[in-house]
Amino acid sequence: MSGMTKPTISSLIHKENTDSPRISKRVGENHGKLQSSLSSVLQNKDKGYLMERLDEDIQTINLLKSELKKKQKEISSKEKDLKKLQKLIRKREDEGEKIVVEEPQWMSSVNSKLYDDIDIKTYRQYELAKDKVAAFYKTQHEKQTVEYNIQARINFKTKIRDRMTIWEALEKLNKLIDESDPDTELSQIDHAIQTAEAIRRDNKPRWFQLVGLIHDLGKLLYFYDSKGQWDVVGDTFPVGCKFSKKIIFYDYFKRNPDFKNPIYNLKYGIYSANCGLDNVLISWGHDEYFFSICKNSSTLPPEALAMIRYHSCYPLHTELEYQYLMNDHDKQMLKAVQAFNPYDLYSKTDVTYNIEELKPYYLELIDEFFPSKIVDF
Ligand SMILES: O[C@H]1[C@H](O)[C@@H](O)[C@H](O)[C@@H](O)[C@H]1O
Ligand SMILES: [Fe+2]
Repeated sequence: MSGMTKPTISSLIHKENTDSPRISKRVGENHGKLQSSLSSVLQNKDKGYLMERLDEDIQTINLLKSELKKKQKEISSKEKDLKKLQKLIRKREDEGEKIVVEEPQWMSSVNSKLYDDIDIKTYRQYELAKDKVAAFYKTQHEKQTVEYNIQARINFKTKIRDRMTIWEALEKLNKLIDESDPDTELSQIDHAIQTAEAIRRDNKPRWFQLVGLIHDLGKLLYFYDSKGQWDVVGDTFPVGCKFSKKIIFYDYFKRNPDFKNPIYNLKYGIYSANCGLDNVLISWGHDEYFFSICKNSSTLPPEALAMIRYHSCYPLHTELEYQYLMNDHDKQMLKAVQAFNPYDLYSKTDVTYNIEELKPYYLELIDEFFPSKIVDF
């Protein structure tokens, strides 16, 4: 310690004065370094942040891309479904059109020989008909009431009137001349054969030919429970609802007790919209009676049964009235009835046939559809 001298204040001030530029230089140097390293730190921090953002954005883009792909896939599968559906609809439409266009051959009247030698304008001319025709409808329209129709159906169901073959029934019917018919004075067997032969000549199915032969067999009712011809023959019509003005001799309904009935006189009367003809009382007569017999005893198809049941209902099949009571099945069956009607009506000419000659053909035909041969009438 002896060698060391204690610095004096003045020496210290001197030292200070001589050191200070160096120190301040060094401080300056360090400050610069610090600044550049700080800015580089800051720069790096920005970069990191930006990189992070970039990374996040890339991830979002990738997510969106994969969602887009998913949606595109969904769209293309939906497009495929739509195409399939459109194809199906087109196919169904084509089929639908075919159904409308393609009616069974037996329904078509193309090339029918029926109209060859007749003038259709001369048929059903009621204004020119004999007095007995008008007298018939006067009674029929007065007496066909709802009450009578219910009773007639009960009577029918509660007994069997006769048992015989179809051919025997045709022979029995031969004695009847129909008072309601303005178009023929021939016997019923002649009319039966005329109708059947006209259908046969047009190459219609065998069941159709048989309908021609038997459709009026219900007129046998005249020999059993009838009250006259008025509840056997003539055009038929619904009872229990408003009578259509298109029914022949409409004015005679004014004498019918149902005419002023507050319910029977309504459009729907005791029925409801499209309730189906099975639920409608059509005036009692040979149609309804023989339909019930054929339903029980024959193997005839529904179209044949409809032809028998409604062939006299001109308000339905020719005037197209009462459509609002019919269901879809009735409308389908109506086409069959309409196909039959011209054979029934326009075969009424003066041409008669040799019945004995034709008998074997028709006996075979009857056996085909009435398997038990003896029928309950
Ligand atoms: O089906 C017919 C038709 O309704 C005639 O108009 C009638 O007079 C006959 O009696 C009947 O069998
Ligand atoms: Fe008839």
